[in-house]
Amino acid sequence: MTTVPFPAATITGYPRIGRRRELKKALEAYWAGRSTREELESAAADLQLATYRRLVELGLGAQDSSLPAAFPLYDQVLDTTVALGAVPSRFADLADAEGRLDLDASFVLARGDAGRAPLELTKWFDTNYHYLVPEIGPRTPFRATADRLVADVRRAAAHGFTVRPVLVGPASFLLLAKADDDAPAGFDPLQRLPELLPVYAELLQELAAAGADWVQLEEPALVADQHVPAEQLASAVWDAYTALTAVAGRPQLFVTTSYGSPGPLLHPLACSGVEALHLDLVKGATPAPEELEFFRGEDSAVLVAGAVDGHNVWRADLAGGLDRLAELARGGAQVSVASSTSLFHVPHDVAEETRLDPQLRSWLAFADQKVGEIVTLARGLAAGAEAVAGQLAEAAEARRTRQDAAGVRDAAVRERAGSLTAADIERADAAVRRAAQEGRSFTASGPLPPLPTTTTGSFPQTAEVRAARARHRAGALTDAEYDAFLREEIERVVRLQEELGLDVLVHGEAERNDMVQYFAEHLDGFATTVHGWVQSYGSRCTRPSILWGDVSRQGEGLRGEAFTVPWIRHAQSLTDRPVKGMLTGPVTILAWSFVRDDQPLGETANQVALALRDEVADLEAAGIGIIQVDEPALRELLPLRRADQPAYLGWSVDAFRLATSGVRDETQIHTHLCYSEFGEVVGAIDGLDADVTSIEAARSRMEVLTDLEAAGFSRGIGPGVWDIHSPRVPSQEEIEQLLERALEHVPARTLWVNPDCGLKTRGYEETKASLEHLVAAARTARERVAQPAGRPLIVQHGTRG
Ligand code: MET
Ligand SMILES: [Zn+2]
Repeated sequence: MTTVPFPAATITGYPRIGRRRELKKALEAYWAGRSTREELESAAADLQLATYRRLVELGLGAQDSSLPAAFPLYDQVLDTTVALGAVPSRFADLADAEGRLDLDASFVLARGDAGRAPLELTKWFDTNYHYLVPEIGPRTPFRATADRLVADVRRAAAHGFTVRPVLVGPASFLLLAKADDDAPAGFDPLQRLPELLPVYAELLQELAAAGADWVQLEEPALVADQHVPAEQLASAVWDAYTALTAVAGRPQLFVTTSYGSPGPLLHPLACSGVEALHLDLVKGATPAPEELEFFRGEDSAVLVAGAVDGHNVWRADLAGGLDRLAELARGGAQVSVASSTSLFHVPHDVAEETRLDPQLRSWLAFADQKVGEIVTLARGLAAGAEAVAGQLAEAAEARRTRQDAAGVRDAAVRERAGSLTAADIERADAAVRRAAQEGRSFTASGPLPPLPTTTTGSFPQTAEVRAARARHRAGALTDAEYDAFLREEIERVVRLQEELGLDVLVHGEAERNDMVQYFAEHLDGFATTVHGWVQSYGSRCTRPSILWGDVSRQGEGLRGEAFTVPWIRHAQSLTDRPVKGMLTGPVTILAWSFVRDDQPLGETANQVALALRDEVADLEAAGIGIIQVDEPALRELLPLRRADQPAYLGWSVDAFRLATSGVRDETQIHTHLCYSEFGEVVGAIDGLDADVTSIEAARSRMEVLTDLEAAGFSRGIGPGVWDIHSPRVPSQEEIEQLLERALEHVPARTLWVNPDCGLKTRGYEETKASLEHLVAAARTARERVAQPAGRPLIVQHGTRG
């Protein structure tokens, strides 16, 4: 084994999509058949080399293994699946004679093909990135497939860079996997750990032979509570890493643990013989003095301190960070400096954001600035604070101006948020509300029929809608022209819904580019970027807004001005049927933005909730009787450790209630959560106290209703009956069956009929056909439940049954 020291400064990963989303464009051109595989490969290789050059320019070493070679074309977990040859049984035909998947085959795993659904996408820890879930069974083959990793190392070397290949580590790989379809009940992928280790060993040897001095194994799953007890995990980790460190001819091993603390697993990780161990000092704890013991002494692992936040956009407190690092070094550890997580959660470069307020810009650090901070900290650690005095002072000055800047703290907003009482998050008893709502004529068209039909909000965002928005942004459409365009679009969508016979209509959300960014653009305290794209999954990117100051609606006074009301009022003016008001909830706004780091999230959530409460009140005053507040990200921010979850669920549920509790009993509050694994959050969903909740359920064929029933959920529920994630049109019969299943668990008086999620990404053709079937199926189901033998129904029949 070579013994090249671990670099003093490094990052655990960097944005891979490209400063101008070059990778996205190259991938999508290839998938659309507009470019060849060679063109895709060469675009990807160019990006790798451009990244290395940039990182060296920013101060990382070209030849000291500080450059991570982490360039998945689609997803890092997929790349590890491919490198391990862990081909799921349903994709077995794609493997070549040696059992390997080539690039095209890996895209089939990622995107599916005519006869096969892709691997499941699931969120990556508490972030908005989604990875492809490996499918492992008792017989899933494992076979080292190092060619792409080796090619990356060689290509870099040919240009003068000694890079550090990156793989998901063996424990995390199996913990992130799910049981293959063929696996017997009770099978746990973790059982395959012993068989996986020789494959890792082979990959490591091939990488060492190709010239890699260090290899990075990512073990983020070890910072989350798992389905197996910690002691069992500790011995699995110990066995795995003592086995890998015993491999002859291997590179040195660097294990990372981003997104939290490894807790009891720190000991087996640090003492297994790996040469360097990364700790997330932002989300996780600084090691206690007795834990520092593991890093003392000649042969101990280097402590790679993840001191710079890879998951948020604020400039670091460099002086404070340097003190903490020096303390660790004084404790006897050999310390290197790194990011807390891969930098792919943040955009490339603040310098690109020339339209951002310069003061706000001076407070921010995107990936390139963060590399600079890491390099500064490493120099300070090696040469003393004086050596970097200029940078420390500059960082301190930015933090000081941020603290005192206008808008960061708004006395009136704070006073309002500070004087909230329990009454502000309470509505009347759900049964009282239901009685008030059932007796109500929501509009001139009379009360709602049983099993009312509705959608979750957005209608197809056609090329025309997107073009009009782009032209308005570019100044080619005046405000008045754009406004007129949107009003016509709303009218079209309303007429369509009337023709289809839907009961509760929506305005269609054509004015919203994105369900969070639109709100950020209308609230004080937020800024939006031009190039701030981050990968969400595959080639898909989002551009999170930056929540930097105290939040209230824009406009005069503390309450500011309503911004969704004009659109929804316009829609309501066109029809006798009720139009549902549509808002994005406080937790989702936080989850999909970069949030301020200078106060607890719960406080920020309450400010956003108060602004939404104002909007809800204005909708109600405008005669809107049904208001939906979407919280699709409620589960996303759930802490990785069970012990931390109750506190999170407490403030997040309260924020939703704060936004929605200011209305009269007869105003019906809906919420929408677009997923179906409720497990840990089922109690919270009840706690939201919404009158009606729509959820995803079509793919799982209403399975989720069993959980809700078991939890005693008795409010209105709209389990999705149309899986909107593909262009497939569900038949009327199929929807009838789903509704029949739903009625086995849910009384007719609380059941709603709706799709799984918004229709934004769908085309009109499939939307019309699917909604026709949905309405027809609801009518059939309605007739069935109206039979005298059926359940008692208080609700009168609508006129359009
Ligand atoms: C990701 S949840 C989407 C909810 C939103 N109201 C829509 O229908 O588009
Ligand atoms: Zn949704």
